[in-house]
Amino acid sequence: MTITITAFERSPDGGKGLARGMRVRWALEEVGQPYEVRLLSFKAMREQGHLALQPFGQIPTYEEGDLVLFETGAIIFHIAERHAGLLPREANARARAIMWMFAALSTVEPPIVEHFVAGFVERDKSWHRERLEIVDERIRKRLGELSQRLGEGEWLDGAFSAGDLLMISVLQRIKSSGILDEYANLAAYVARGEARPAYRRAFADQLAVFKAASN
Ligand SMILES: N[C@@H](CCC(=O)N[C@@H](CSCc1ccc([N+](=O)[O-])cc1)C(=O)NCC(=O)O)C(=O)O
Repeated sequence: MTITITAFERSPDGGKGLARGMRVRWALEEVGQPYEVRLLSFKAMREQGHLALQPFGQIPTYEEGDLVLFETGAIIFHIAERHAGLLPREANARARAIMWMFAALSTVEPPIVEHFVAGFVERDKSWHRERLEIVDERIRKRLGELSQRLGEGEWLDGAFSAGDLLMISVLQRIKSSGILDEYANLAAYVARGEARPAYRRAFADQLAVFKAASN
């Protein structure tokens, strides 16, 4: 059955692959599953047709036959459950890879999202700089702990998994701030993920969408 995901018609990240649809593209490329993309404008994301799929008016969504999913982590877990390549078969290793999926989204990503919220909607507040410094220290705490745990490891726990896909995607968003480069092993970890053929195919496809929308 055809897999259809939704993505930004014109991503605000300028084709840098930082929006969450890229994570689903990457996962589908890792497991070798073809997919269609329904591109949505911000207006379309607020219309009933999309809200019926995604009550919060966001992307990505995932449709396959009569299954409709939203929430990037759940979509990637579904893909990893149905197709080999993103979760180990051995039960304990699989459980640890799923643990890292949650760690990426629930422990490492929140302060990084806060950094961008501060940058987008709080820039004109008198306390903006002070709050951003507090948020950035929270990011550094988590990245320091992750850096310590990863050490010289290639991936977080044995073979590349959906946990690495999500963790690398989360870390990519903080690259532009310069904070990621304070942790050499994490910067190298992200670069390893970006060098994967599946990542490069997904990145090229989302960049082509942005370029087409910009013409
Ligand atoms: N928890 C949901 C969150 C989905 C989500 O945040 N979607 C965003 C796009 S990815 C988040 C994002 C947006 C932009 C950039 N960027 O760099 O420009 C990066 C990431 C969205 O639809 N936003 C529109 C809206 O909320 O109205 C999930 O993980 O699927």
